[in-house]
Parts: sequence; C-alpha cells; structure tokens
Amino acid sequence: MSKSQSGDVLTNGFSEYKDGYEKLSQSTCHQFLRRHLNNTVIPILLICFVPNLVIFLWFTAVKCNGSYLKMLEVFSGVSVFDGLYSIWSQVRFGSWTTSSILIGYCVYALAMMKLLPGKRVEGPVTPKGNVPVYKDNGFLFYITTMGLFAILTVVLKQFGSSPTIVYDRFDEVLTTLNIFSFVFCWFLYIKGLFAPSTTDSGTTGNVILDYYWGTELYPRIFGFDIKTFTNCRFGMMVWALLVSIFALKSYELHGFVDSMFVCATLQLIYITKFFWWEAGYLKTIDIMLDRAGFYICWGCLVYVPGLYTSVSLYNVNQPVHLGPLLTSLFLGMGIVSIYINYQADEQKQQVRYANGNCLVWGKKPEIIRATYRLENGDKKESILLASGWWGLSRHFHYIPEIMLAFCWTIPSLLYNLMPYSYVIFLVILLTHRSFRDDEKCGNKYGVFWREYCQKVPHRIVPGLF
Ligand SMILES: NC(=O)C1=CN([C@@H]2O[C@H](COP(=O)(O)OP(=O)(O)OC[C@H]3O[C@@H](n4cnc5c(N)ncnc54)[C@H](OP(=O)(O)O)[C@@H]3O)[C@@H](O)[C@H]2O)C=CC1
Ligand SMILES: CC(C)CCC[C@@H](C)[C@H]1CC[C@H]2C3=CC=C4C[C@@H](O)CC[C@]4(C)[C@H]3CC[C@]12C
Repeated sequence: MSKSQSGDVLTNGFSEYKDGYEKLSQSTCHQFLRRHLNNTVIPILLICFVPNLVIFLWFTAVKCNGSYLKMLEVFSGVSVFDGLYSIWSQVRFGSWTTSSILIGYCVYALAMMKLLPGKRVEGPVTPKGNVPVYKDNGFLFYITTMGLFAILTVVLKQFGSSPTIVYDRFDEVLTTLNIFSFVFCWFLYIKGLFAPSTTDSGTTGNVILDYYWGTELYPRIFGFDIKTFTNCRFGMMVWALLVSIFALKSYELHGFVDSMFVCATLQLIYITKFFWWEAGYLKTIDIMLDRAGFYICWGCLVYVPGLYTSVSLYNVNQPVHLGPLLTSLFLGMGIVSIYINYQADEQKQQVRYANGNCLVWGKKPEIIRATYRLENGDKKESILLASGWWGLSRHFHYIPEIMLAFCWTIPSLLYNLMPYSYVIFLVILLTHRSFRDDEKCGNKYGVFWREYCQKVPHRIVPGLF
C-alpha cells in the first residue's frame, strides 16, 4: 500500500500509517532517511522558515524599495542570526489597535458564518464514511463584507481616518497573526488527539508531522467548521480586503496608477470567482485530504495574507505607469486565464453533477466510471472526465492559474524579483500538488486512474510534462 507525500494514507487511514513506522526496521537505510526527511526534517525547516519569509517580504517591500539585493545587504559581513536579528528588530510586534482590528474581524466573520442564509451542501464522503455538511453562504459573505468595507472607508474618511492604517501597521498584523496562528495550530493538534470532532482523525506518532499536517480532517469548534473559517472566511476574504487596502494606499500616495489597477482588479475578480465557487472548493484536496494543521491553517491565516498579497504590497511603493495598451493587454490576458481556470473546475463538477449527461465543449463528454472503496469496505462510484480541459492534461487548469498570477505581477515590470515571489511559489506548489493529487487518485481509483493516465498521459503541460 502506498502513502501520499503528505504522509497520509489515502484509502486506509492512519492506523496503517503507524504500521508503516513499525516496519521501519525492515526498510532500507535510504527509505529510512527519505521518510525522516519528508516527515520530520522538511516540516521542521518549513515551520522555522516560512514565518520569517512573510516578514522578509514585508521588510523588502516597505524598507528596501522592493529589492531583495538591498534586503540581503543586512546579512553582509554578519552571521545569519545577526542579520535575522537586524530585520526582526525593525519589526513592530502587535499593538492594541492591530489586535482589536483582527479580533473584530474574526468575531464579525464567525457571526456571519452563522447568521447569513445559505443552502445546505454536502462535502465529499471522507475515507471513514463521514459526510461533512456546510452552509453555502460564502458568496453572500463576500459581497456583504466588500460592501461594508466600502461604507467603512467612506465613514472613516469623514473622521480623517482610513483603512490604510492596516498598511501602515502591516508588520504588526503579520507578527500578531504569526503568534496567534502558531499557538492555534498547537490547540488544533491537542484537540484532534483528545476531543476530535469526527472519526477522521488520528496520530502518526510523530509530533512534528502531526503538528505540521494536523490530527483532524474536519475539526469543528462550537459548530464552526475550522477549515471553512481559516481558508475561506479568513484567508481568502482578508486577501481581498488587503488588496483593496493596498490599492487605496497607492491611490492616497500617487493617485491612479495603472500597474496597481491591473494587479488589484485581477486579484479581486479571481477572489470573487473563488467565493462564487466556494462550495466547489470544499470538495478539493485542501479539504478532502489535508488535515487542519500548520500547513493549511497557519498557511491560510498567515501565508495567504503575507505572500499572496505581496505583489500589491510591492506596488504601493513602486508605481509603474503602463499606458492604456499594456494595461488592456495584461488585464485581458488575466481575465481569459481566470475564465479558463473557472471553466476547467466547472466542467469537472458539472459532469459529475449531471452524471455524465451534459455537453463539454459542445460534445458528449468522454468519461470513466470509476469505483472505489471506503475504509469500511463500502463501494462508491465516481466519474473521471477525460475530455474538455481534462483531456488536454490531468492538471491543465494549473496553467491558467499560473498565467493569471503572472498577469497581475508583470505590470510591476522586471525591475525587481520580489513581486515574482508568489508566481515562483505557485509553480512549486502546483507542481508538488499535481504529484500529490495523482498519488491520491491512483490510490483511490487504482485501475481506473491508470486508464485515465493512459488516455491523458501528461500531468500539466500537454505534450511536455
Ligand atoms: N492559488 C493557489 O495557491 C492555488 C489555487 N488552486 C486552484 O484551486 C482549484 C482547485 O484545485 P485542484 O488542485 O484542482 O484541486 P481539486 O481537489 O479540485 O482537484 C483534484 C481532484 O479532482 C478530482 N479529479 C481529478 N481528476 C479528475 C478528472 N479528470 N475528472 C473528474 N475529477 C477529477 C479528484 O478528486 P475526487 O477524489 O473527487 O475524484 C482530485 O483529487 C483550481 O482552480 C486550482 O487552480 C489550487 C492550488 C493552489
Ligand atoms: C509552507 C506552507 C505553510 C504552505 C501553505 C500553503 C497554503 C497556504 C496553500 C496550499 C493550497 C492553497 C490553495 C489551494 C486552493 C485554492 C483555491 C483557489 O481558487 C484560491 C486559493 C486557494 C484557497 C489556495 C490558498 C492557499 C493554499 C491553502
């Protein structure tokens, strides 16, 4: 039986994962080292490095004119620790103002999760046979929040204030989120061990791995679904708010700037699309496979606000005037990318929803009816689409996702590498994800997945990779 790179056994659960550990003595030295590298060393390195990364990004954008070279000067002639100390000593740690804004937002978002109306939707059946239930009010939440943000901006202006205070104190925002999320993930780890919400929980016996990947698939606290909150109502919504705040700050400083306009518009369309499709997101591997640990929860609470918004943060101090031709070109290419990415997600969902009785690109879809078994032995059936975007390559939709990020970054032109940090990260993340997903689907569907791979041999780039 095989294991995913996340360390999670996809079809048979955590008990067998532990068996794997017990059988370590039989495995070769190479396998032993690889397993420790994947399960302990890499998680430790990431847990130590990524909280610094979001601070480096802020420091580079705000204190070094967006230049990594200038930021690296801090390390010249001194030890790494002295360099790090020098950066961190210029960062402000939380304040009452920042904490109040963040707590106020969280209370608001949690209240809205309960109060706003929405259809009851079911998530995918888990390996233990549980079916998570959600309230589909994400789009309403997004529209309401953006509307309230616009009103708040106007009201604050009357009092000589502005939401751009968040930009002015963004280092405080990042450190506060960092500390809170680090502790919150330990709380989730312990909750998963002693008071799990569902049977989709367990331990690997490795504290580091459990902290990093989590101990529960669908934790709920007082009825609030944690991953819906961290990923959608915090990560994605705060992304939209920060993009708006940074655009406002740029406007306050320089008036209308077209590089910021393209960057903010494309991100906001993308995030609007996300909320329109939020119920679909709740069926993706982030929710079906990744447990609520440091990777997903810290990621959505800190990494999304810190890294995903970094192009906008950079643009605040580095305005570029593109002119109408380049502005329309980048905007147009970005909108086409969003459309293709959306259509790909939609095709897959539509074919399953219509049980194959629909048209894909105007034709009857090519489908594979794949069966699989849950851990309790129950047999289920699912559809794999092998035409449309899903006939070009198995993860073709990652290409428009990357193209889009490129389109909202290229308006910054090529003066600095820093704004390209997100695109570079995305290429690595999505390549890694394509391997993880193939492994997950291979374990789940077996021979049916191999049939799909034969029909559609390439992973991401048709004809190449
Ligand atoms: N900006 C960012 O950081 C990121 C953005 N994204 C975006 O999020 C969206 C969803 O992400 P994605 O990685 O696709 O995750 P998904 O979980 O949506 O896609 C993978 C799942 O889809 C199902 N599937 C795979 N192949 C087929 C097929 N041929 N026909 C039908 N179903 C299939 C499988 O699930 P099942 O078990 O149901 O069969 C598989 O696990 C995309 O738009 C992506 O671009 C993704 C990652 C990062
Ligand atoms: C080293 C880390 C701590 C890495 C953390 C990574 C996570 C923050 C991200 C991993 C997968 C990402 C997402 C997946 C799919 C998405 C759908 C898309 O339409 C919007 C973005 C996103 C929600 C995206 C958000 C960040 C991740 C969870």
